[in-house]
Amino acid sequence: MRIDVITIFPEFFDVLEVSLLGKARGNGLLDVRVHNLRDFTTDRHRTVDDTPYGGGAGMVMKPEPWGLALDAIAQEATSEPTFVFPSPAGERFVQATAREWSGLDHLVFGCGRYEGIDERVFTYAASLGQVRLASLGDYVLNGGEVAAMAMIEAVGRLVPGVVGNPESLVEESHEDGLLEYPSYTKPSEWRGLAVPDVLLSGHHGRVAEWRRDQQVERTRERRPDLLVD
Ligand SMILES: Nc1cc(-c2cccs2)n[nH]1
Repeated sequence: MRIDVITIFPEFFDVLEVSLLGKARGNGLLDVRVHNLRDFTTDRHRTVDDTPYGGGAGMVMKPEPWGLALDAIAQEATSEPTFVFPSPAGERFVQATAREWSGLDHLVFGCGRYEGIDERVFTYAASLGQVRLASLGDYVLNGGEVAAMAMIEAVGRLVPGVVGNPESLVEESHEDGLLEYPSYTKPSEWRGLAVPDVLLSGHHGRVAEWRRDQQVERTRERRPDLLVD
């Protein structure tokens, strides 16, 4: 999978060099390219924003640099990209979204700052590929970079071969619509706290039943919204 990121803070994504995704980049599973939006400006001050038409506080990101950045990426794309713009006004990004996107060939993340990006950028992007405005949750960040990083990690780890043991991707929170069960490891007793006996029983059927019960109980307690049909 190829992933492009357009941002005015390219160094923010240096962290993708390390960790799991760094290894996936090294072995060619993920091709991540970060672009500085200011490299697509044409004025001496490398201006990326201006005051909003219609008035109001804050600044809006100018369309021209975005247009040049999107064109540069689209021109060298080998398949139709999906453009993702993190936004508090976007569709909810959930595990199903991550799974859907992990099957795509080319994702381009456009990270907005300030009060947002000129709306015509999204219209123009739609002439180059699929466009998705995606929200991490109902809260406002200062920019799209944190959201893009989270989405890149959630999607990247699902790309076949990125995670060593694909089995570990199955029993995760939200994969089966429920929160994951509690986990324990040695020692069997720690600071007076014991591991549930069933997990020491060696009875796989009972362990599976206990884990499922824990998932349902935790989901009912913490995320009843996930249980409605
Ligand atoms: N979920 C979410 C996304 C965002 C932003 C994206 C770009 C600027 S602010 N805030 N909250």
